[in-house]
Formats: sequence, C-alpha cells, structure tokens
Amino acid sequence: MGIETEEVEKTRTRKRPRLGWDVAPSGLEAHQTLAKARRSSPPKRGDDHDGHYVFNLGENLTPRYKILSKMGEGTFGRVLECWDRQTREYVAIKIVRSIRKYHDAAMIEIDILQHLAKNEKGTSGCVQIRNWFDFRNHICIVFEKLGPSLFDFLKRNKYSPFPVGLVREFGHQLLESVAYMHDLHLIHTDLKPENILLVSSECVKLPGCKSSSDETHLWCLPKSSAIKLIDFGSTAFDNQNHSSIVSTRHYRAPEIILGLGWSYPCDLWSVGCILIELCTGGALFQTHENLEHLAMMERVLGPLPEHMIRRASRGSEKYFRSGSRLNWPEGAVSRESIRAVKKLDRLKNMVSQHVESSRYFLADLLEGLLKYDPSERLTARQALNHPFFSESK
Ligand SMILES: Nc1ncnc2c1ncn2[C@@H]1O[C@H](COP(=O)(O)OP(=O)(O)OP(=O)(O)O)[C@@H](O)[C@H]1O
Repeated sequence: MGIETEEVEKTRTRKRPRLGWDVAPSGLEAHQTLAKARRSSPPKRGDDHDGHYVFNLGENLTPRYKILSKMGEGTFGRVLECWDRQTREYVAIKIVRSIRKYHDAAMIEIDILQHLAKNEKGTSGCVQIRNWFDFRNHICIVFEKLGPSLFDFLKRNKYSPFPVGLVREFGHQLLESVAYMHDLHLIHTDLKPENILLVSSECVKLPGCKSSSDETHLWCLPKSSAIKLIDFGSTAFDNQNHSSIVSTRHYRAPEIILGLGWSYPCDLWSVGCILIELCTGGALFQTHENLEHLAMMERVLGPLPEHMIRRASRGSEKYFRSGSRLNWPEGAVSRESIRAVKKLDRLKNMVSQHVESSRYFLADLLEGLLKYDPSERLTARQALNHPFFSESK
C-alpha cells in the first residue's frame, strides 16, 4: 500500500536523452513512445459539480489501471471496474469525491480496511483492499472485484424472495463477518442488502418467479452463495466517540432512534432486518420517519419496553404519551401512514406466510436478533450457534 504518484509526474523529473529536432525516432522507439502515450493518464480536467472524477471508459486512471466500466455509485464516490496491468486482474476502484469530508472519511475507511486485512485468515468475508493512492486529489481505493449485491438480485427478481436454504447460507456468512469485525472491536453500522456483494456474478435462471402482475418471469439465482461485506465508510471502533445517528433508516436499531447510545448489538438488529427482507423480498420497516418506524416495530414485535421509553432522549419524548405509551395512531402524519403500519403482521405470521420449511427456527432466530433491548439481543457468535443454522433443510 502507499501513495502512487502519476506516471506523468514521475517521467517529468526523469532525464531522458534528447532527440535532435531533425532525428526521427526509430521504428521501435516510435512504437514504444506511442504505447507509453496510450498508457498514460488523460490530461487533467475538472471534476463535475459534485466533486466526482470525470472519466471516459477505455482510458487509463493511472498507467497501471485501465477503466473498463462503472460498477456503482455511493455518497463517497464512484466505483469503476478496472484492469490492473501489474497484477493482471480485474479490480474495483472506489474513486472518492474531491471534497474534504469525503477525502478524510476515505482515509479512515482505508485504516479500517487495512486493520481488517491484517487480521484476515481468508475467512472474514470482508472485501479485500489491494492498494490505495491519491490521484489528482481523489483518494482511490483498489478492491478485489466482486459481483452484484443481494439488493441487485432482489431487484432483478422483481422483489421475489430468496429460497430459505439460500437465506441460511447468506445469514451464516453474514454473521461470520460480523463476528469477525466485533472480535476486532469494530462495528459496521451500515449493514444492508446493498452492502453485501456476491463474490461471483454467475447466476442460474429458473422459471417460476411470479410478479405482482401475475406474469411468470425467469428467476435468477446466484450460482454460488459466497458473499462479502463492503462499505466500511461508517465503521467505528467501539471505544471511539460515536455520532448519535448511524445506519440506513430501514436497518436502524431502536436504541439509535431513541437516542440511547449504541454499540455492537446495532449490527445484529440490521442482520435481523436483512434476513427477513431476503425471505419476503421487501424491506421489513419501509418507512422514513421515527414515529412511524417505532409504530411499525410495535406492530411486528409488540410493545417497546418501558425502561427504554423512560430513558429515551429529550428529542424522543414527543413520540410517547404519558411517558410510557407510543403516541400512535394519534401522532401519525397521515392516513396512509396508519394504513402502512396496519398492513404489517406479527413477525411469526410474516415468517409463516413466506417460508415453508424451517419456520419455527427462523422465527426464533429473528426474534433473538430483533430484541428491543440491546443487552438481550443475540450476539453474532450466539446467533451462529442457533439451531436454524444446523438444520440441513
Ligand atoms: N469490490 C467491489 N466489487 C464490485 N462492486 C463494488 C465493489 N465495491 C463497491 N461496489 C459497487 O459500488 C457501489 C458503491 O460502493 P460503496 O457502498 O463502497 O460506496 P459508498 O460511496 O461508500 O456508498 P454509500 O453511499 O452506501 O456509503 C456498491 O453498492 C456496489 O454496487
């Protein structure tokens, strides 16, 4: 790892024998000069108005990396598929926006990635960092290239669920990765199907997926269930000062919403939300605001414990009546919101509706992961020992 400067800059400082103005380069030299020109970075151009690096497919990033396609985009930057001429492999390079806060956050992400890599024994299930460098004020993080995300798969299959056998395999690997991170005192804080990538892009097509319009579509299932975690941009060390709000809304634990502080258990709540989403095809808590979110939780999981309500932060008091009951449906912002909450079922019923085999164990595991009180929630290691994972079917 280290900072890789541009070839252009390096060659500028290197002394080369000067060609006389009237001496034409030999055939071989001309060929080499041309090849070098083709391999250098394009002339410097401005970033776009969001600070993203502007590129064309087929050109070089640095002379080492040739840009092949765009693989994704996030808040921090764009991820490009590139060919690494040195190692002769495809890689995914995250090119971070040239904005101070993203630049600084990327340096922290690199620290975390290196910490994860240092302790890696080949089983962590976390994406591998290959290299990093600063290119024209953009931090570039080079990763092993992975396939589509679990969310991409759900979307491609028109949000029809994964078979429970596959959910078991995903769940086990996901918990292994979370346990690995927690052992290193790291909390991911942004677990969601978008941040879980399949290692391979290969898939098998099966008939049988019915969409809401009742048309039969081809069901696309991954050929291999191997997955890896990505996006350590919000990962925190347990002993660090934490920002009070973390996680993407749908996967956010109740202790975060209530301002009670958070730690490792918030990752396990997210895992619970992810597993049920993989089994049903849709986000468990499809919401964008706190009161509705808490009402949805109560509908699915029963009343929030009083001791958590009593300790809720000042900002959360407005969600409760007489200090102990959720102000619902009185506090709802609209009828649609009340309807959206009513549409939800108890967790056990939801599992029974969508899952044929393993219902009991799956519902029991989910109940352990979705315990309101973080101190009662299963840890990653406890969840890995749950009977759901030892069943053969
Ligand atoms: N190693 C990889 N291989 C293949 N695709 C990847 C890889 N890493 C990231 N991607 C793709 O790029 C997208 C953005 O990556 P990532 O989530 O790390 O960026 P981000 O800017 O930190 O996102 P966010 O806004 O969620 O914080 C991912 O959703 C995924 O589609």
